[in-house]
Amino acid sequence: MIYTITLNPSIDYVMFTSQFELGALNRAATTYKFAGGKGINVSRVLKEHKVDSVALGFIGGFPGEFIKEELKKNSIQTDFVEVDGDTRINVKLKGSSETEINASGPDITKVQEAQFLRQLEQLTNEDIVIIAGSVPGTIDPSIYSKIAERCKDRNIKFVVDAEKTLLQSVLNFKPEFVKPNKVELEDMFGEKLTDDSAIVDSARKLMAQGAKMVLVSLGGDGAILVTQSLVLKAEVPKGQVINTVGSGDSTVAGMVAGLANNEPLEDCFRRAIASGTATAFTEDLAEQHDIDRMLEQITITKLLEVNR
Ligand SMILES: Nc1ncnc2c1ncn2[C@@H]1O[C@H](COP(=O)(O)OP(=O)(O)O)[C@@H](O)[C@H]1O
Ligand SMILES: O=P(O)(O)OC[C@H]1O[C@](O)(COP(=O)(O)O)[C@@H](O)[C@@H]1O
Repeated sequence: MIYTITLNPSIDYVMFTSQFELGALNRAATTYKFAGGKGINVSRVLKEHKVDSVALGFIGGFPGEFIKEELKKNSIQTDFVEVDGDTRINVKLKGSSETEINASGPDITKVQEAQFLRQLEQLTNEDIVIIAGSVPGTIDPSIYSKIAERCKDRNIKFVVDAEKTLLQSVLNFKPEFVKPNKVELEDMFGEKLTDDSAIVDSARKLMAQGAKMVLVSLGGDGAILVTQSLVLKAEVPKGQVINTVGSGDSTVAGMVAGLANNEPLEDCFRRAIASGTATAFTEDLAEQHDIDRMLEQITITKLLEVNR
């Protein structure tokens, strides 16, 4: 089974306005509420690829009920640890540009944290774990390495999509792949990455620290996948960008779906990028038909192949 871990789920409250002015009264033309948070988005897009998963993490209050209900409607299994506070509501403003305000999340007690970690003891080496997104303020960030350590000890393949320190804390446990975006990669190494070769060099540094593969997402410029023997670049079509929230998570889901179905690596990568771009071109996360249509429009180029 595939398990997605969202320590800090959210309702994503997306507000479309024709214009947005800071410090003024703005009115939204259309609003949406989506069940979000990185791992949850991965579970939702995996479902579009006909891949089942169980969503784990902490959930609470009325936003938590909404999220559970939405996932149930989509036949996505959940096994959340219930907490007393309200799961956060993240605001996504869509004017002429995109602005996001992500909240910090509810308090989690030590008992609840221990309850969550105990759940991981049931997992076996046939499972795949995706750990993604921020950690609620009351949990120590070392929870990421605790999860990764448990996966490594049990020979469980795991994938990580998280910011700087969280990502760095799991590399020595050898994640199957990690998915930084370009800004996160720049942030990690404290330098601007001005061309593909600089991006590949930084990705290789993450591999030297333990990551088996690195998928660097580049927004509208596509993505680069770096493995021990291969560097692939994906280009995406130009289209009307509607809402990029969840694009990165969709990318992770596409890659995991391909890997879980033992597809050739290039096909996994194409599925990943088609999923991310299809999401950028829709209000909510991409649906299967959006992804299928996009698959044909992704161009993959081999930048390097090392024959061993
Ligand atoms: N403006 C865009 N046009 C087309 N595809 C996009 C756009 N923004 C994002 N994507 C797709 O979504 C993927 C992930 O986007 P990115 O912004 O890099 O990740 P994250 O959401 O993690 O910051 C990209 O690799 C690309 O496939
Ligand atoms: O846990 P974080 O880092 O605050 O991110 C949570 C937010 O990221 C999302 O998962 C979207 O992430 P991406 O746009 O990177 O795919 C939203 O659903 C959610 O509001």
